[in-house]
Amino acid sequence: MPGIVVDRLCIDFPLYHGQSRSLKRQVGKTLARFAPSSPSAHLMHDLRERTIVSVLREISFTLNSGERLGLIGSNGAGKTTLLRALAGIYEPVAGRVQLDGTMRTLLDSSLGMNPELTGRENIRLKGRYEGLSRQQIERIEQDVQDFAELGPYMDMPMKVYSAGMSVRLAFGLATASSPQILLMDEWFLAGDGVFMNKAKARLEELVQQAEILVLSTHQPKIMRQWCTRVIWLENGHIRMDGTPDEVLDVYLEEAG
Ligand SMILES: Nc1ncnc2c1ncn2[C@@H]1O[C@H](COP(=O)(O)OP(=O)(O)OP(=O)(O)O)[C@@H](O)[C@H]1O
Repeated sequence: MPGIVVDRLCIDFPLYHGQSRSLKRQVGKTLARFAPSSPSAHLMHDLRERTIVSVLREISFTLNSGERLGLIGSNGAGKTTLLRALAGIYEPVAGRVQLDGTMRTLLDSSLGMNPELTGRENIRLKGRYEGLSRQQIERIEQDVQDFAELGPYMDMPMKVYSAGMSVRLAFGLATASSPQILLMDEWFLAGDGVFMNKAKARLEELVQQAEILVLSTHQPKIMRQWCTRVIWLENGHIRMDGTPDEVLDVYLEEAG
């Protein structure tokens, strides 16, 4: 059974900056005028006197099959960092993350594509990397080709694609097969127009098929529609964890 366990997870980033100590002093001075929970609380020194941004602190939760979690919080609260930690992109400085099940991420538009290769070659490479059979790769190739509607560009290097073309291909590929665990950032809900309507329909299908969803978005409507649970992050802590209605009602009231 797929599942996610996050246990006292902490994520820090060292600030590699020649002036990082004076940077901290400067930022601290500026932000001290704002609320005590302002982001200045994130900045601290480690044992070697380097400035550290402490982004996630002691985050714990468990997700079981069937749970669809929405992450909400103001800019800089730590939502993307948490998604990246779940995806294994960031290593915890303390605590642990355990994921059981096949996982796919829809976190940024590039999705690890090689610009020197054609769209088709990128699809094949990714398929082989994921250990798929030839038939599976051929099926995905056809599916992406139909979805992205790139015509002859499918066989041209991606470096000659327009930004929109790259998005079509990357999105089509990322949503071509359904994982047990789907990690998704708001970026994939942005945009409008004909392509986005088509993309949303495809995304909805994928979300319905995934056994566990973790979605970061600033759109409460989407959250109430897609999620069974919401975690509100505030300055790297869990402020509230409950049903979408419970959390969003308080969150939206506070946001004014
Ligand atoms: N690589 C990094 N190095 C230093 N600080 C970082 C790094 N990545 C993120 N941060 C900091 O971590 C904090 C949380 O960032 P994160 O992107 O997770 O927030 P978020 O909740 O997703 O925000 P938003 O809603 O604006 O996307 C921010 O203060 C950000 O500046």
